[in-house]
Amino acid sequence: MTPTPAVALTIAGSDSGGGAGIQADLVTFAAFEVHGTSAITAVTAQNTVGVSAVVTIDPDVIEAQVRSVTDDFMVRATKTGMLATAPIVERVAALAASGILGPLVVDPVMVSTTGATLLDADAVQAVRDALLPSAALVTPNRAEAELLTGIAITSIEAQRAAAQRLVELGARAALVKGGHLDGPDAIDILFDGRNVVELRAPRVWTRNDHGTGCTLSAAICACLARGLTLPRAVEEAKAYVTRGLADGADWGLGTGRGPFSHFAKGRPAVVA
Ligand SMILES: Nc1ncnc2c1ncn2[C@@H]1O[C@H](COP(=O)(O)OP(=O)(O)OP(=O)(O)O)[C@@H](O)[C@H]1O
Ligand SMILES: Cc1ncc(CO)c(N)n1
Repeated sequence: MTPTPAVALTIAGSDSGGGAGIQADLVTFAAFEVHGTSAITAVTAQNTVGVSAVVTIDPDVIEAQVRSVTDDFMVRATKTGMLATAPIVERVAALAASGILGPLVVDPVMVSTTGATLLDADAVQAVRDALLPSAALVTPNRAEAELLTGIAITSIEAQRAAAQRLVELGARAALVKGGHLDGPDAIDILFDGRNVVELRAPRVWTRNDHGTGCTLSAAICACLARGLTLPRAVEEAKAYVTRGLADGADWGLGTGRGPFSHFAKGRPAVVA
């Protein structure tokens, strides 16, 4: 019999194409043998080519979803994805500050792989001011790190500077992702307030990268839920993403930026 799993919560948007958002998060939680719960912030009509419609959920309904989960389950860790609007960011930040979410991984989703806006312009400041101070980790990609810090990310040194700035802004740790930089390796920089760790993996040449960011933050959240330290959680998550990208590199799902593979053989080597 499988022992009772740890519980993780994702507060994020729905991607009808199943490659990113809530769908990617729940599949990733399952891959790490963590029970996944969810609070949906927005519904997107989305596929591998683009986003054709977005409806945001009332903050009261988002809070009700979160409280239904936290009132009944012991949530060990939470991640946020698409938060869409400033009022939603502020509501989630208040819930996080109240201490009911456990360690919080903030994936500051702003734009989809296909270029659609997933966070209102006036909500960026709310992420910076209200949400970062509750984040155990914030995981921006290149563009998100630039918007949050004002630092142009053109090198590893700039990634380090941005990670340090994000910690100054209140996050306990920052992972500045390098998927959108050039070079033979995909290099992410982790700064936990003391140490800088460089995570490096060979760049996979594929169009199927839809959902890598969501998957990475969900995998980190799952590992934290299982009791891993932050550096180990990030290491395991990065390995999961690299393996999935390679596994699905030749997939032909959709005609655009295809979904990431969660079907790579071999279980994630996670033991708390
Ligand atoms: N082609 C690639 N090969 C290997 N690793 C990659 C590749 N692209 C992205 N990654 C890794 O995937 C993770 C997500 O990084 P990325 O910078 O693409 O985030 P993102 O833009 O938020 O993702 P998304 O495309 O889902 O929005 C990081 O660990 C990054 O290094
Ligand atoms: C719902 C949703 N969340 C996050 C992303 C980021 O990839 C996306 N494309 N869609």
